Amino acid sequence: MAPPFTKTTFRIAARGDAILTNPRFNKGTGFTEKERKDFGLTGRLPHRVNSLEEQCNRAYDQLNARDSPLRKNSFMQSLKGQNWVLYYSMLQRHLRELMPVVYTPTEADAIANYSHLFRRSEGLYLTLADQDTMEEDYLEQTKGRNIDLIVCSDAEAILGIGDQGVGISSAKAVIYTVIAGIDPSKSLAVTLDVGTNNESLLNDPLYVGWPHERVRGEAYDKFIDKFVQLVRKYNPHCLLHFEDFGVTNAQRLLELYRDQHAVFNDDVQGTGAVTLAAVMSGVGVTKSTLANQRYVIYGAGSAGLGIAHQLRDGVVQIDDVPAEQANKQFYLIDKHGLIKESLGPENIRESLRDFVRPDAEWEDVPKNEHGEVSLLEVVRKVRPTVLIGCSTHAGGFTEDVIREMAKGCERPIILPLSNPSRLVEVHPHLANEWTNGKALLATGSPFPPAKMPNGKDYIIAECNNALIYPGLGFGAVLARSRGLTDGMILAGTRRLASLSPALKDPDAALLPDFEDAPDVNFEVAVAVAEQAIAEGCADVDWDDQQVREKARELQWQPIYGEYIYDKDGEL
Ligand SMILES: NC(=O)C1=CN([C@@H]2O[C@H](COP(=O)(O)OP(=O)(O)OC[C@H]3O[C@@H](n4cnc5c(N)ncnc54)[C@H](O)[C@@H]3O)[C@@H](O)[C@H]2O)C=CC1
Ligand SMILES: CC(=O)C(=O)O
Ligand SMILES: [Mg+2]
Repeated sequence: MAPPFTKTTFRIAARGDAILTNPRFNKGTGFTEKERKDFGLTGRLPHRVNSLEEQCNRAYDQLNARDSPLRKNSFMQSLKGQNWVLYYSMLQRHLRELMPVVYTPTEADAIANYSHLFRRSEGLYLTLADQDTMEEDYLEQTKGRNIDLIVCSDAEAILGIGDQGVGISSAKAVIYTVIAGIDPSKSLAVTLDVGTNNESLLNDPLYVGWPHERVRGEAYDKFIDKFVQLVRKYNPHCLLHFEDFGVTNAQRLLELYRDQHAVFNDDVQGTGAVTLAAVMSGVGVTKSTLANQRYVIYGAGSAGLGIAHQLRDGVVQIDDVPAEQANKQFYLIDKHGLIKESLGPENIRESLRDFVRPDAEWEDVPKNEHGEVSLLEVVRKVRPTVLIGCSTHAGGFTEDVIREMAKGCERPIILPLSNPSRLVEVHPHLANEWTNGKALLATGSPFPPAKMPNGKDYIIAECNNALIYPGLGFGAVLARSRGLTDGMILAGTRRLASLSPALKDPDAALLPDFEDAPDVNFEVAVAVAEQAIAEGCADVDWDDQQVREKARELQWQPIYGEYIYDKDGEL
């Protein structure tokens, strides 16, 4: 289902180097003879006019001359700075191959080396030390632009690699474009630099961020609020996406701003949504229900919390179970052990309250070195049917844990979601081996297929929020929704789950392949927009057919438009 390629005409005022150095409009050797004449480019380009296909072939050869994923990532980054159509066209043509290059796992290394790989700036950098000029800086980047989407990050919890000072917003914005078709000229990546506690960055003379300890408390809140209020004032219709904020801020900021603006926290809500879809697919295979599972979630940070809430809400809304009863199906474990009453209110965040286990339940169970109940003991006692990892603890799902789990259920659903790949709680091949091919598996980063006992390949689905957040966001943008409500997220999640290959073949992957992510996210976006309209929070009033048509119309495609020189045109 490729969207129709709509050719666009642009009226452009820039000539010569001004158009060649603008990645939005640059076509390089793709400028036609007429355009070369009209825009003063004849002497600035070699003779031959190339098609986009030829340019992609050349760029692909150049990419493959780079011998490591990180060098490939740098190449793609540089391509993005030169020519958006070529960059996104490359991604579109080689999506499965290039996702791990521009996203997890390689993007983790790129971010960790950001200051050393830095070549050119991207998006908007707002630094706490310079907040007096925040409004001017914001307007400088956004004035006259129709912004649909802002992705911001304070880089405190980048993937599983922690505090990186500056970071991930632009990579996440790229995925919105390549998977959902958000026009890159209508999205903005924002770095919110509030300092860093990463000693190696602070001691690095080449560190490009603000070399100051991470600011917290009131000063942090004021800075974030100043930014959010600017977004509300100047771009009231845009979706504001929060990425990789630390655990003390992620959920808190989401709650704070949810009623004021269309905000979305990807690590909490996006991860919750894609995980619910994977579990729905898993219970489809086992011919069970969400209500009949026992869930163990290892890592009670932003992702763990989002997953617990989304799964619980799934049990409540899909299987019609009262919330109090559904809460009892969940066991959350953090770095010291099971979250239970005796940890005390000072150690249990308010948002985890629903899932605190009573101490009495665990009196007879052996305790670990912290005096708490370990994952293995929880698995022994609870016999979970679903085990989810979002702990950043590489190898946390040991052979004992996996074998113990497999004793308790026929087809355990095991989702080790920590990123990048090296932090995975269990390598999916090992989980497959230790369960004799019975485990239903999905991971946060891509892994090669495992072998089933019958010799067939078992495709390890990628349960990464990138499989759903582009569609959730595009749906909200499409409907010009005042919010991204729980109902909209659930509608998108159910649509994603309904497209799972495992529903047709129990030996197939739990989630659609990333190769199919554009089509899948189109469907997610349609479901989200329909729900926004049904809930009355959309600014449009379309029937279902119109939603589909409008979605197609709004999708940006990486193709060259026709350029007409106009001294009153763009730039
Ligand atoms: N697959 C996906 O779509 C996503 C995956 N993630 C991954 O999940 C991981 C966590 O991310 P966030 O929740 O944002 O980070 P976070 O820092 O908010 O949460 C991590 C939690 O794990 C706990 N933890 C640390 N060591 C542990 C151990 N040994 N045992 C149990 N718990 C332990 C921490 O105390 C913390 O509460 C990261 O690796 C991240 O890449 C996060 C979001 C989406
Ligand atoms: C995928 C993602 O959002 C994370 O690992 O943080
Ligand atoms: Mg994240």
